[in-house]
Amino acid sequence: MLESVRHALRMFRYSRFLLKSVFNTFIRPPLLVFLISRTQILALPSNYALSGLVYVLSIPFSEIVLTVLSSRRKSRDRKRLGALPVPKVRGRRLGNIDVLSALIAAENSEYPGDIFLQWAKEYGPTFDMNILWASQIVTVDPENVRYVLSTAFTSFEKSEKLRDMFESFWGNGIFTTDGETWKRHRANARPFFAQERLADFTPFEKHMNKMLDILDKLTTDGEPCDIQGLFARYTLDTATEFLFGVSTECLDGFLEHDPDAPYERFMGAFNELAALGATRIRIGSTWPLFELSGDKAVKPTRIIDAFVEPIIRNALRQVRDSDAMDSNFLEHLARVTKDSKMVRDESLNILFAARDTTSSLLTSVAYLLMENPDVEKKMRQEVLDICGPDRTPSIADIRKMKYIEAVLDETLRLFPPVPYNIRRSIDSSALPSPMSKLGQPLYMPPRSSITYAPILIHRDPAFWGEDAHEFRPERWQRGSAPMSHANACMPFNMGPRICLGQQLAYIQATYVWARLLQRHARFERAKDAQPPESLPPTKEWISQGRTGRHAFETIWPHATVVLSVKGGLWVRSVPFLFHEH
Ligand code: HEM
Repeated sequence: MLESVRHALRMFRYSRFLLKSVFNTFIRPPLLVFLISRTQILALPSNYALSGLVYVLSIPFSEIVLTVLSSRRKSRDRKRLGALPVPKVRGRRLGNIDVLSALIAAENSEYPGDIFLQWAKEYGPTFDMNILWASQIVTVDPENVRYVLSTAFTSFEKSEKLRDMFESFWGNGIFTTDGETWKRHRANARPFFAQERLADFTPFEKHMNKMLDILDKLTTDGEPCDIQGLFARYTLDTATEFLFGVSTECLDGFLEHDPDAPYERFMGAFNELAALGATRIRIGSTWPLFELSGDKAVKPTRIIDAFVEPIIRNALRQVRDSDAMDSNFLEHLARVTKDSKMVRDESLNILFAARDTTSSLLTSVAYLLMENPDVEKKMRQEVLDICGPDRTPSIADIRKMKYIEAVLDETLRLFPPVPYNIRRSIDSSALPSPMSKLGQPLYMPPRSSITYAPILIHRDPAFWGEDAHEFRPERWQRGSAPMSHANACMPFNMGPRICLGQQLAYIQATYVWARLLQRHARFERAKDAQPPESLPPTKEWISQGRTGRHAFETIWPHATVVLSVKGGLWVRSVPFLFHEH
């Protein structure tokens, strides 16, 4: 009961966006007609049907007047800034509804980014989807991305809208807040990512050994394995160990699935919330309309809280005064604040930022190594040269593994775990837009969204050369940047909100792949186990003249908030016997 009241209040609070637009669009104009008709300025026809018609027509009339006024205001503002309008996508239906439908359909049926690429070709690298007459700008121009994330950082934000989509489960932490609150979160979290801590592999070791044992068993039995699912469990176990000092131990359920085990419930809830976040982002401001029967986050959030709350209470009770390095993020936060809600939100925000991204990187490396066995061989050779077939790599070893670093750079380029991102403008401004052929900056209206697409910028031959779509780690080894534009690579974002876990992600991915390659000679695709509907429609793409990776991609990448492989990545591994080397 209490929960329902809380939910209704929360929905009402969020729905103020919706309520305001419903009031302004459908209620305000007839209300004005009514009030004016009470004065003697306007006399309504005495016929009920005709006066009813006046009330109804006041709605589109007011929309037209407001749109004209707003467009004049923006036009004056645009001229003041010396900018041109962003080219608009010309849909065939009123309000570009068909553009919205195409966008939603593309998520499940197209290669990621194709639809944006098509519009970028037609309208230029920065264009406006103009859905329901609201500016929704998209850019594949790295100079504009730099402007939004760095140069004009304070004119753009994640925004109240994004927070409201996530607040009921991730709360308010570093990932969702803006302004001074975000600065405080960042200042609190940053010291924890110091170099010394990253040198300690204790949180990974136990889970890595478990993962190796699982693979050994599957290899002996000749069984296939969804390595994406395996990495998802490993990264949840290590991230919870690293953040809370207590692991979810999800790997325990990889071989013998017990749906009632606490770790399965935690992982299920976590995955449900990640998917819900992606859906809410896709639906946009109207998401509460799709959850009228109840906030879908409540149940999974309860499961997550049942796991983290006792751990947080314990951490806050046992704050240590010594200067010894904190062994996990909770210990670190507990020294900074006694506010348990803040500790909960902050640690869950970081868990959310860390887990799926790292798992996506590990999975994409697996895929690209299976497609490029020569690279896999070189990578193994580097590991064997530096630490042999048995020794666990130290941080010093990892820093020497330059070829693996190049493999990670190249993987993050082709398959950035965060393929698209979005910001909202606070004020109007002029996007520099050097790639646009219009020769002048483009007008960024206030309170509008701008989406940028690292996955497309990272594969653009204009910055990476004719072989932009090929996997060539060597391009990172030349000793100079492999791209012609300094900002054409942004897997970890850029500017003041650059990823805090970047170093940790590189270290962890190197460590995992070094250990896997010490034990396994080869990973091979288990296409017999891959769900048929998850295979890419390559022939169709070729017949449609699509260029890029379409012709040779053997997985179907799926881009929501984080990039993944449709249907999992099914593999079999061949053990590595050192004496055979
Ligand atoms: C391959 C792995 C990873 C990738 C590609 C990645 C990428 C990103 C990106 C693109 C953002 C910017 C999001 C935005 O502002 O919209 C971000 C933010 C962030 N990441 Fe990562 N991340 C990775 C791993 C990690 C890990 C392992 C951690 C921590 C343990 C982490 C912690 C964070 C935090 C705290 C932020 C928020 C920074 C802020 O807003 O100030 N990330 N990451």
